[in-house]
Amino acid sequence: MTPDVQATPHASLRDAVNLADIETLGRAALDQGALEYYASGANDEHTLRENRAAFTRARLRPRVLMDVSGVDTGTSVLGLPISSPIGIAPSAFHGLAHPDAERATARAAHARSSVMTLSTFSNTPIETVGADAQGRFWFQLYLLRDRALSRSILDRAHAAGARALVFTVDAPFLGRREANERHRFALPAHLSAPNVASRAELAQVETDSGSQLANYFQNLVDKTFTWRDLDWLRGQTPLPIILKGVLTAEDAVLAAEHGCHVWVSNHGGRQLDTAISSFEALPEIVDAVAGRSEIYLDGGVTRGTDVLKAVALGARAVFLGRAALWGLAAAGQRGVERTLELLEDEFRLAMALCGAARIEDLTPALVRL
Ligand SMILES: Cc1cc2nc3c(=O)[nH]c(=O)nc-3n(C[C@H](O)[C@H](O)[C@H](O)COP(=O)(O)O)c2cc1C
Ligand SMILES: CC(C)CC(=O)C(=O)O
Repeated sequence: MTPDVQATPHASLRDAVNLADIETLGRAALDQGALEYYASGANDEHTLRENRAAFTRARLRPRVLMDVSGVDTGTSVLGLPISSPIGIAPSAFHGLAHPDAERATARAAHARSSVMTLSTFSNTPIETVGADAQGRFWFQLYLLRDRALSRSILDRAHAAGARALVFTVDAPFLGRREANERHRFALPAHLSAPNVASRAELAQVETDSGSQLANYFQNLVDKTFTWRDLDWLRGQTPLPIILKGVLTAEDAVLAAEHGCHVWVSNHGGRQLDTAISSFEALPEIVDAVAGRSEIYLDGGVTRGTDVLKAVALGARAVFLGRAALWGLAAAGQRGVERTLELLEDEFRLAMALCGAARIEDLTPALVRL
C-alpha cells in the first residue's frame, strides 16, 4: 500500500498519528519474505494502487450547521453490535507478523468491539482464536478439494462461535505476486496451517522455485465450485453466508438470489490485476442488491474518510486487510487495537465534519464520484 502522506520517522506505536505511521513501524518489523507476501499485489499492482486512488478521487459534499455534539459511530453487522463500521478482513499467516499471531488479532477485535474474520489459512487453530475472539469473529472458507475436511472445518468454526461464514469466491487460482515468485516465498519451518495441513504436508508440495504458497494453494483448494453448488454449502452450515470477492452487479444479484450477503473485494489487488477498485464497484452492487443483503467492502481502506465514503454509498461495514497486519507486526494486539482506534477516531471526526451524527445520516448525497 502506498501511503498518501509521507510518514514521519518515529520510534514507537505511541507516536503514531495515522495508519501510515503504523505501516512504517510494521514494515520495519518484518523480514523480506513476510513483507513481500503482505505488501504485494498481483502483476503490475494496478488494482492495488487503484483501490486507494478511487477513494481519494471521490470528493465529499459536507453539510453544515447540524448538531454533531454527540457523534455515534456504532452499528451492527448481521445483528452483532460493533463500535464502528470497521472490521478485520481475513488474511493468512498472522504468525509471520507476530508470535501471538491470530490470537493477538482476535483479542484486539474483541477489545475494540469490532469483528475479526479468521482465514482458513491461519497459523492458529480455529478453536483457540474463537476463545480469544469471544464471539466477535467470522470464519473465512477456502473450499478444499477434500470436501470431508471442508465439512469438518465448517463444523469446527460453528462450534468455536463463528457468527458467519465468509466464502471467498475470487481465488480459484492464486494471483501471481511476482516478488513471491522471484524469492520463492515459503512458510518458515516453525509455522503451519493447522486447519488444513501440517508443516510436513505443506513441505511435501514444495518445489525448488517460485512461490510455494501457489503450490500449497493449488494442491489444497477446489476450483470446480459454481453457483449451483451453493445449496450444498448452505446445507453444511447453519451460519449466514457472505460471498467475498464480488465486483459486479451481475454476481451481486446472483448472491442475493442465493440468500447470501455480499463482500465487495478484489482481494486487495492480489488476484486479477487491472480489476476494478472495490470502491468503484460498490454503487452498482448496492443498486443491484436493492436492500436484500448486507454489503461489505474491503480494499485500500486507511482513512476515516474512506470508511465514511463507503458507508455513505451503501456498505454496511468496511474491513481492513493489510492495515491490520501492519498493526500486528508493529506491536501485536496493541498494534491492531491502535489501528482500529485511530481509524475509528478519524471516522468519527469525518462524520462530524460532514454534519452526520448517526450512521443513518450517511447518505450518497455526501459523496461526489
Ligand atoms: C497477506 C494477505 C493475506 C490474505 N489472505 C486472505 C485469505 O486467507 N483469505 C481471503 O479471503 N482473503 C485474504 N486476503 C485478502 C483480504 O481479505 C482483503 O480482501 C484485502 O487485504 C483487502 O485489501 P487491503 O489489504 O487493501 O485492506 C489476504 C490479504 C493479504 C494482504
Ligand atoms: C493462503 C493464501 C491463499 C491467502 C490469500 O488469500 C492471499 O495470500 O491473498
